Amino acid sequence: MRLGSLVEGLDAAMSGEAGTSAGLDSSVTGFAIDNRKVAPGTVFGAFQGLRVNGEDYIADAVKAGAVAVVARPEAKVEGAIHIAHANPRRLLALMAARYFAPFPDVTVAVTGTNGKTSTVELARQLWRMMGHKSASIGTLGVTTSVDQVSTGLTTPDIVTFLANMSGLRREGITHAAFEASSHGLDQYRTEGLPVIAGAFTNLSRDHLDYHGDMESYFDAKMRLFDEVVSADGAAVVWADDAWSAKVIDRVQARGLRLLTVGAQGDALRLVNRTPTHLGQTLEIEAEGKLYKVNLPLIGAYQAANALTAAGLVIATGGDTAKVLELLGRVQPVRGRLERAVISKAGAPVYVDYAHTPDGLKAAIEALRPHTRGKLITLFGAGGDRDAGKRPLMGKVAAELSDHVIVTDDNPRSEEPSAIRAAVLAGARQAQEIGGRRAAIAAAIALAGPDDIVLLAGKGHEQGQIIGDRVLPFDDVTVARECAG
Ligand SMILES: CC(=O)N[C@H]1[C@@H](OP(=O)(O)OP(=O)(O)OC[C@H]2O[C@@H](n3ccc(=O)[nH]c3=O)[C@H](O)[C@@H]2O)O[C@H](CO)[C@@H](O)[C@@H]1O[C@H](C)C(=O)N[C@@H](C)C(=O)N[C@H](CCC(=O)O)C(=O)O
Ligand SMILES: Nc1ncnc2c1ncn2[C@@H]1O[C@H](COP(=O)(O)OP(=O)(O)OP(=O)(O)O)[C@@H](O)[C@H]1O
Ligand SMILES: N[C@H](CCC[C@H](N)C(=O)O)C(=O)O
Ligand SMILES: [Mg+2]
Repeated sequence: MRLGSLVEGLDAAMSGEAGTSAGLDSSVTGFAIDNRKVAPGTVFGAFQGLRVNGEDYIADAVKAGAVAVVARPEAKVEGAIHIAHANPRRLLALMAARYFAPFPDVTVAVTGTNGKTSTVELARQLWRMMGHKSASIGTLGVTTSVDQVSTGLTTPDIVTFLANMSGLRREGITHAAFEASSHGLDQYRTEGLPVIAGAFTNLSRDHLDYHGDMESYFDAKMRLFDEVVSADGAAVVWADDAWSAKVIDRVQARGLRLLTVGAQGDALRLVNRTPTHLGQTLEIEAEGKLYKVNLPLIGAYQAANALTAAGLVIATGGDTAKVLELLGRVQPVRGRLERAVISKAGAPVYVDYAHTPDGLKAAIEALRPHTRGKLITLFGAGGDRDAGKRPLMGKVAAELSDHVIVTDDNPRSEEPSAIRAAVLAGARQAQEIGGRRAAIAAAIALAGPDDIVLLAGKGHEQGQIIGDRVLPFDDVTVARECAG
């Protein structure tokens, strides 16, 4: 592909060879945002990061064969074409999207503090049951009905993201749902391609180490509706969150088609919700009719994600009655209220990915109606992440559980006992057991036949990150080993 066709019509200033026909005729062979991935013919995006300044690697990228560099006007580029823009991340996304097109015809995105993975996964399942070839991209990796490949991050970098989307299209995928994390939105990691609908799940405390305060965190998420979703696209908004009204204002200001879902929703109104032994019965009002759905997943939060996923499928052309009927047949989402084992004493042990105060509350409340005896909650907080959420997680767990065990969850570069102390500051009565395996064993040993054990924070994760080492660790496997 010629460089000229990748920049034509985009608002970018070019220097070096660019003004000449030779420059615009240069053949582009790929994109990279890391100089170590540059090959001859690559367009290199030089971004200022939190850790290092990508502009410091421009000379190395040129040496490796970069044909052009997308960077701020003040960056120094010699020996390649400088494509200058005040926001190089955004410009690179637009150019790379032209390079990697085409993409799946129907692409939707989900943002929110909690529920993104569950919602994209449930949307993928609904599409599949409707006969579409579908995929999701997010924390669980790139998932299709036949494959799951991990990318390491919830929202991979822009080049990986667009290359994956393009690859899915080549495999025949027509429908794709992806997670738009606040980091990803802030860093323009998931855009450039047409996104025909976006969804909002909820907003609560997380990632303030990165965003500073809740308003900035909210603004980062709102880029999905302000800029990423196509101007003629739709927004599906969970209506029962404290931030929902503000989201709706933004959506309406942009002029997107709005579908609200939840007890306060209009498109899918949740009229009633009754927990059953293996799931819950939902009564949903839509288009003037009342539908009854036997959702095979437990917990109010899973009902919320199921409704948001249904909203996305309906917003992109799905028939309402059919979509609601299919909700009765969805499969559980890996690591989200997953029942790992029943202990020798008879206590069910659940694994859940709750890693915020609000997530813990949602997970505990989901299990409470199923608990006859004690609810035993085990969790920790991640190192090198928002420290302010730690005591709040402790407080929620202590208030809503009958017994709390505070342990480790990816301490990363931090001292595990200091993280536990910060959590314990909000949960003074809690038991402290460093070392997650020993803690899980203790939690299970404590549980009688009427009790329930919740292992929170790691969900599907396959490792415990200690320092810069990732030690194999899977809550489900360890629970089975400790179950007796
Ligand atoms: C805080 C954060 O989001 N950091 C991500 C971000 O880093 P950054 O832009 O600040 O980059 P940097 O490391 O300072 O480097 C600047 C630039 O120089 C380039 N570089 C760097 C070194 C080099 O030798 N050569 C080179 O070219 C880098 O590719 C980059 O473009 O861009 C990098 C490249 O894509 C990511 O690897 C990195 O993720 C780090 C590892 C991370 O831990 N991110 C987490 C917090 C994250 O993003 N999490 C969210 C999930 C949150 C949630 O859903 O709850 C996610 O979407 O996964
Ligand atoms: N709608 C919801 N409301 C409140 N809590 C939720 C909701 N959905 C999920 N949770 C909680 O958050 C946890 C993570 O869910 P999920 O993986 O779907 O969210 P996510 O937004 O993708 O998270 P991440 O930010 O790590 O990518 C769940 O295990 C549950 O404890
Ligand atoms: N996407 C979240 C996942 C947290 C999971 C938890 N196990 C932890 O490591 O804190 C993050 O990167 O903050
Ligand atoms: Mg996720």
